[in-house]
Amino acid sequence: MTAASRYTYLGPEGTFTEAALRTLPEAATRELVPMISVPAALDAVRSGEAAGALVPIENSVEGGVLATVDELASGQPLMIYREVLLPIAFALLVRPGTAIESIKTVTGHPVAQPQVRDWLKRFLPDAQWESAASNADGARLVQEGRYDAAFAGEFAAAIYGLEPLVTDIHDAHNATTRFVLVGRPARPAARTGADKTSVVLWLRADHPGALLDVLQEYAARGVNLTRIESRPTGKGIGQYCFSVDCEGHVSDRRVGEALMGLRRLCSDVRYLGSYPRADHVEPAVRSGTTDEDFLAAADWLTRCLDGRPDETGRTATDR
Ligand SMILES: O=C(O)C(=O)Cc1ccccc1
Repeated sequence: MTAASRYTYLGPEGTFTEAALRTLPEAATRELVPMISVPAALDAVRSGEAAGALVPIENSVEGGVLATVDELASGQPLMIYREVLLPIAFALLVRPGTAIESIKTVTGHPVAQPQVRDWLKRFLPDAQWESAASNADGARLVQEGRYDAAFAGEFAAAIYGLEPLVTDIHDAHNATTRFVLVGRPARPAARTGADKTSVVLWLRADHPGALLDVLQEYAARGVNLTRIESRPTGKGIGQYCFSVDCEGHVSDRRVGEALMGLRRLCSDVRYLGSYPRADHVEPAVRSGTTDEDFLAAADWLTRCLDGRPDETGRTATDR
């Protein structure tokens, strides 16, 4: 297979990321290549060795997966084309024959730890936690004898010759992780009517109400946010950028106008793409913010300039 048909993912084999990737129909015709880290998976796309990469970006317990959020905000630009939601339940994987009383060390991806914290406190209060590069990597390290147990998907047990000692572990009910399929910049995914748009924003200068200014651009156009994260820019204490997801597609007028407002307001805006929502939820579009409303307003302005503002003030919603 060629680079054009290759997708990388946070590996090694047996991660939740791989399970999420395999839910995409196109994965069946791709060469799926596990990588050791999120930056490695994304760099393979940047260098042209792969056409896409699936990486975790957010979970319902702790919010953003910062390695991914930061990686998309820096370096050679990339874009998101798809998202995948996967309900997450962990299994405690051990070498065959291990008794729970003998477990002294446990491992897993750092994002897994807050999802099993209560369980650990209750059943393995004295076990020491060490982070692994991914949940499957933790399973691999247990196979090698480096740790006694790993939190991973139950499906990873067979791959690493382990057995699931306990299954269905999740502190929070309905714990879900969101993954994104990332590629090199090109035209955004087609609008479906149930889409999301992601950007990274750098403010011109820190000032009172800077975040309010950003929010205002969305709020004034009736655009709902689904995630907002402030991340240090690395340029000094107190210097932050914002990583923001909102409902809607860049081709929806209200979203396009909000992005133009942000472009005027901010020193830099990185457009990370518009893509179909995995849950297919369509936005509730507030009256006065439909495409027709924006077009009618632009039309009215043209008529004002032409000296014939005959339908002044009436929007498509009013008619
Ligand atoms: O994909 C994996 O297995 C990972 O290590 C990332 C992760 C961590 C926690 C929940 C879902 C995905």
